[in-house]
Amino acid sequence: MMDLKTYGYTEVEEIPEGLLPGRVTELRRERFTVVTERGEVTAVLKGAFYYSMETHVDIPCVGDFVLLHYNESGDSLIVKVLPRRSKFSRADYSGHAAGYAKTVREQVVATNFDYVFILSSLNWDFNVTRIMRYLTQARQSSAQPVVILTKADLVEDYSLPLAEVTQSIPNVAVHAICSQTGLGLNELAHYLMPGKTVVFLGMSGVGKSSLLNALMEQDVMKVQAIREVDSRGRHTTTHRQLFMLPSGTMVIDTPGMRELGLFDADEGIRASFTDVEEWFQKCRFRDCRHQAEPGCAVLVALADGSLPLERWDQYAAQQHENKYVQDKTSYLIDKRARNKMNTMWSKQTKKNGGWKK
Ligand SMILES: Nc1nc2c(ncn2[C@@H]2O[C@H](COP(=O)(O)OP(=O)(O)OP(=O)(O)O)[C@@H](O)[C@H]2O)c(=O)[nH]1
Ligand SMILES: [Zn+2]
Repeated sequence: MMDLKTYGYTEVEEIPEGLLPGRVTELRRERFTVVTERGEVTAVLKGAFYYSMETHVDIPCVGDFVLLHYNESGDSLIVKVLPRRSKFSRADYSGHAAGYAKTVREQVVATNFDYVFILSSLNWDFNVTRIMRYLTQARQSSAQPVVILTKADLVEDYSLPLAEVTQSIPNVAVHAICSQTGLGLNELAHYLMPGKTVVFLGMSGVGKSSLLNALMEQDVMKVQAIREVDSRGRHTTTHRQLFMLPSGTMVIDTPGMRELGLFDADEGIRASFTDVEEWFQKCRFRDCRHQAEPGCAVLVALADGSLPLERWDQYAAQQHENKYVQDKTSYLIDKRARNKMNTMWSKQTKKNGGWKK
């Protein structure tokens, strides 16, 4: 029997008689792959899940610990999602009419990870503000952020950018690596402990797959496409989303993680910029916009240098980004609704034999 602790499971509540705990490693449409003490099983959601939920928040996702009714000869039945110790969400635009723009659903894409590796490449488009934006998201997830500067082989001297990042985010560990030569990978051993789970955040092309392959000591991205014979003898194409490294550490890599935008980042921004927001309480007006208002504490602090201009700029950039994402969200929802209307129109028109001239 496999011990689920190797998958990071810690018993948080007593398991009711007849139920088996497991961890979701893969999600495809409505079907889940779950590792349990009795091995890997496929599972579906108990019907009650669909009726009792208004949001997608409680639908299990990759990384979740769940309780299921084990079924030897077919799909097991997931009856409960256990409490999550960390999570990443993104906005889900599906199923909304224009009038409901404010109720964009939160879709959880990964859970129960210990570290967020924020990847940023050293050679290309190196940008501290972007790293800080990801840091905001990482802090919101409740896991510990670690900054990883990739492709160290492509720059002559990475000590400068390394110092720049370290200075901007004093309490976060920063490492420079190269997935191809293995440089710096030993520094990551500290995080890659058995039973721990890691997620990677970063722009497309920064080297997430390359790092995963290097840590797996094989090309999982290729391995993924190989056809395997499953326990019941049918051929399936495996498409894993939770990888077990040789070190016993797990890496979650879901499509959702790759598309992650800011979702309700207000809270995360607050956590990253308490030093900036502290000044707001000292402004004379409660609705001060910190632009030209009399008695604005921010302007005074900027003028005498107690609030560094750089820091203020970073704050403003993140607020701007967050607002942009929110605006974009309502734009996209409007667009979806418009498209739907258009489709309905054209169907109707076809049914009526086209427009009469
Ligand atoms: N020189 C060098 N190239 C690297 C390194 N890591 C990744 N690359 C290259 O960068 C490109 C992108 O790497 P990927 O690992 O596919 O990046 P990714 O973040 O997974 O990208 P997406 O799948 O689009 O999210 C590839 O051509 C890699 O060979 C590195 O350490 N050094
Ligand atoms: Zn002010």
